[in-house]
Amino acid sequence: MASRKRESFRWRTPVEIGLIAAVIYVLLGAPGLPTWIWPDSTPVHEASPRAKIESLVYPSEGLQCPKHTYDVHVFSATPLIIYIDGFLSDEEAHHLVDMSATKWQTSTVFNKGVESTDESVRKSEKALIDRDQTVQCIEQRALAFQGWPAETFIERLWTQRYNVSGHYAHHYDWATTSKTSRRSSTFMVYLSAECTGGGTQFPRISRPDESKWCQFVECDGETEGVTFKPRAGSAVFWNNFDADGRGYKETIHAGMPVTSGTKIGLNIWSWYQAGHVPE
Ligand SMILES: O=C(O)CCC(=O)C(=O)O
Ligand SMILES: [Fe+2]
Repeated sequence: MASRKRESFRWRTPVEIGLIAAVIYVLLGAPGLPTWIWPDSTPVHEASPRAKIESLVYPSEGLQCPKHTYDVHVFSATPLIIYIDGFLSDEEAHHLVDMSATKWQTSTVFNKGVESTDESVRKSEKALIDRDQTVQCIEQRALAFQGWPAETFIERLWTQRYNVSGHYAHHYDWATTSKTSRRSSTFMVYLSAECTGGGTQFPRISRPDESKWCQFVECDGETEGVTFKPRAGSAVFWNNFDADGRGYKETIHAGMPVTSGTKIGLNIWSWYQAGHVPE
């Protein structure tokens, strides 16, 4: 009896121990590994995936632009995410809202490159903005903010208007990347924020502990990840790609439903296009 008990007991082999350790590591969420290694279970929708070359613009030389007065608050180093308080002046924000007034059209989404409307994914209106001096100064400010990256242009600016229940489901602002061409960064600018709800949420980025962030991010309630508050004139800036051109999975984000009032936003996307020459 005693000898049979001894037979059934044996030490685990190193291979078995390795396998058990690997299972525990995966169950713990693979600490230390970058998130892009892991398959993605969040439903993802494509933003406008390809910038058409003719939509790439560059501010004219010799512009006389007002000095900026914004304050930067670095939220994360990798990926680089910065909350920019007062990126636009009140006058600039009002001007963009006024310019949009006659141009609103239903927002669209892309599915495998095909454009359509789908309110379950994106419910808002958008307006293509003419490029007057104020707008070109904003383009210039956006490029200067990033240190005038080489071969990088601004996509023609679009505003978006969200009324009650307006939203934009989780998506990346990029769908394609190549050695020569990609949407390198995003500024999500809030032009008007007379609303409740409507924050910009990043489910894969955790909310900071320091209470100083509560002026810029939602600190009430148990929301997933971090949600930046819409505050007129302010912007959230982030890089979409690392230095090797690999998309950051952490940049998946959503425009949360507006629960009352109206939110008006502005996309400023920078596009890297190797070999392209500004007009
Ligand atoms: O409205 C927002 O907060 C996000 C909008 C957005 O992600 C987009 O337009 O690509
Ligand atoms: Fe987006």
